[in-house]
Amino acid sequence: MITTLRTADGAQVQIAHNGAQVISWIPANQPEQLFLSKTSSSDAGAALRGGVPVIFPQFASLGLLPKHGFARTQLWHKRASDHPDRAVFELRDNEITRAIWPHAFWAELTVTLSGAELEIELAIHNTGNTEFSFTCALHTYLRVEHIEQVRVIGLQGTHYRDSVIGVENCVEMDEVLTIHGQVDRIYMNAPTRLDVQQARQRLAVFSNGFADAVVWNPGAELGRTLADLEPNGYERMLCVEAAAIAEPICLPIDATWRASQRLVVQPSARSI
Ligand SMILES: O=P(O)(O)OC[C@H]1O[C@H](O)[C@H](O)[C@@H](O)[C@@H]1O
Repeated sequence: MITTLRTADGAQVQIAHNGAQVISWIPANQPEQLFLSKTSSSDAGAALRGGVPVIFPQFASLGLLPKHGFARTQLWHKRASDHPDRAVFELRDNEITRAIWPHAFWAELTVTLSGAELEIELAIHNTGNTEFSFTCALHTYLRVEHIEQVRVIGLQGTHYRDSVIGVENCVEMDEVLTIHGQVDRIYMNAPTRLDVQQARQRLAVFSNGFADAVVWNPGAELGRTLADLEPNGYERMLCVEAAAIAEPICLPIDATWRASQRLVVQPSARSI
């Protein structure tokens, strides 16, 4: 099932209830901003390759749980919203989640749309009687014209883990990051604003409450091995993810954690 929100000025966002996964975002008078692979798996229990998968309670294989946890493959429940430009989804622990991760929780994903902006907020609440910790991410697949022409600005001086070669504590030297081949990095304590520049637009990626940022592109070789990535799909996508990985979030009983990612598009290279 898919929920579509539209604003009066023509912006549109689509969210699949499976995974509470945003799968399309078309700002007012702008082209589609999110990548969604044409060969995504439609199998029940599989996440779509693209949009914004919600990663919880474990990022990647950095822990004992299945890769990227379970939130992206669970069916979320859409709540009634008091705002036409906002959709709210929730997921509570159930038999499947407890078999993987023995904690009682409630997760809420709020998607808010306005003319040139999309905001996605993830909230996690501990409803159990022991504290727990988790890692998580909004695994945003940006759609790009061509990966080799994309410029990511804002990471210079930030420490990162290079997950391709498994090396910790690298430092980003470049003022402008360009992508050539496989890139898989966790930038720790990343700036709250990154800019993704292309010939015809600039996208500002703001994060609030997520300490880390992940930049991922599989490159040609790994891309070919991903059955659900369309041929040469790596050329048309770049993941810029808002994440909490390096310092897992520790949530006491009855506490709530919230963090968000906000995307703002501008047609030219003007600053926002
Ligand atoms: O193929 P998936 O399970 O969706 O994971 C896709 C990618 O997600 C993140 O960006 C990780 O940093 C990558 O290491 C991983 O390959």
